[in-house]
Amino acid sequence: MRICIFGAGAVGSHFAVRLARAGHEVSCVMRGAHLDAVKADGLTLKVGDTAVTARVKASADPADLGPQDVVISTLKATGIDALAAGLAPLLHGETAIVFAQNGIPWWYDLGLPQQHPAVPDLGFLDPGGRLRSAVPKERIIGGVIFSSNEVIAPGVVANLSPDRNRLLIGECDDRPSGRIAQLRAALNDAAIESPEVKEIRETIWSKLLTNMSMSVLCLLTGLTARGVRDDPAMQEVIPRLLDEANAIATRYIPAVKRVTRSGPAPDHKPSILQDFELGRALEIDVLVRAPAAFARTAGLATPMLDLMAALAIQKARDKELYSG
Ligand SMILES: NC(=O)C1=CN([C@@H]2O[C@H](COP(=O)(O)OP(=O)(O)OC[C@H]3O[C@@H](n4cnc5c(N)ncnc54)[C@H](OP(=O)(O)O)[C@@H]3O)[C@@H](O)[C@H]2O)C=CC1
Ligand SMILES: CC(C)(CO)C(=O)C(=O)O
Repeated sequence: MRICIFGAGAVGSHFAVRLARAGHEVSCVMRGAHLDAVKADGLTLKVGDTAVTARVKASADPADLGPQDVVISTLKATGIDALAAGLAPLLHGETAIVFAQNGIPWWYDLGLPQQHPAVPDLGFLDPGGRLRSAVPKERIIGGVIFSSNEVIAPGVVANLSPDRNRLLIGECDDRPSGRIAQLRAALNDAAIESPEVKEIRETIWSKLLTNMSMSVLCLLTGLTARGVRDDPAMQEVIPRLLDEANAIATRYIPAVKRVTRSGPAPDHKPSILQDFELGRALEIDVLVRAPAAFARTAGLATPMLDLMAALAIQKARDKELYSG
């Protein structure tokens, strides 16, 4: 397949190497020193002590890459606008676009199944409606990532979760489709697990439960997930946060499953904390503001999450990493 990874940073570079090594024609939209290094030396994936390199076509300009069978956006939600601007040259009549990201995606209300309760106005996730204009509903595939990665040097990505690398995908209206079956098979063959998904919004919320509670706590404390979990002062806080998050999710998707991990929590910093430390815009809208909007629409009181949201927003604004 011709697969373009749009915004190949931490997650996208990892997926690009695996898909290229599985034989797909992979290209990457990337920029800066990372792009220069990939052009010179290829894209390297490190897992523990092993490193593998793939040669991929890479450019900051999508027009250099040509039409694709699938575009996988691994842009941060804060930079998703770049996709609206750069998408056209990557498309042919059947090109599908996977939006792989954390949090509530901009397209959440498109293809909404009948049984799903009414959702809040999510216009703030797509200011000016640019994505809505650029991406017809028929092209949209939802994507949820379970995989921890970090770009550790230009051209080099480290995968920090060797036992858990997943990209779950589903049509925005949950219909079974040939293209989902084909892409899922390609991902599985490339050692990116992609089990079947019945309701893409169930998968979105089940991942979001962790991000809107644990990741935000990590942001506020500066600790890794393990640091937060092992802190005696947090023992009573974490279950209460998760209960509030779960109350929102189950109001919209009654069958939502909490993702529970066995063993110790991962000892690395979630991407929102990495972003804060690196002075990059924070995904506050999709991880904090959108779930709060769902809570208000459902008439739910979520005092712990509200306090965390206020503190996270203040922290982000202080460093000029959030302007919403
Ligand atoms: N990192 C992780 O382990 C995990 C991340 N996620 C989620 O996955 C999504 C992607 O995260 P992550 O991979 O960490 O993000 P990154 O910031 O590492 O990757 C996005 C990449 O896109 C590049 N980019 C942005 N705009 C453009 C543009 N106009 N042209 C070319 N390149 C561009 C960025 O470059 P630049 O750096 O120059 O801005 C960056 O390299 C997020 O929603 C995140 O929450 C989910 C699970 C784990
Ligand atoms: C769950 C977690 C923390 C995995 O790394 C994540 O989604 C992130 O880093 O944003």
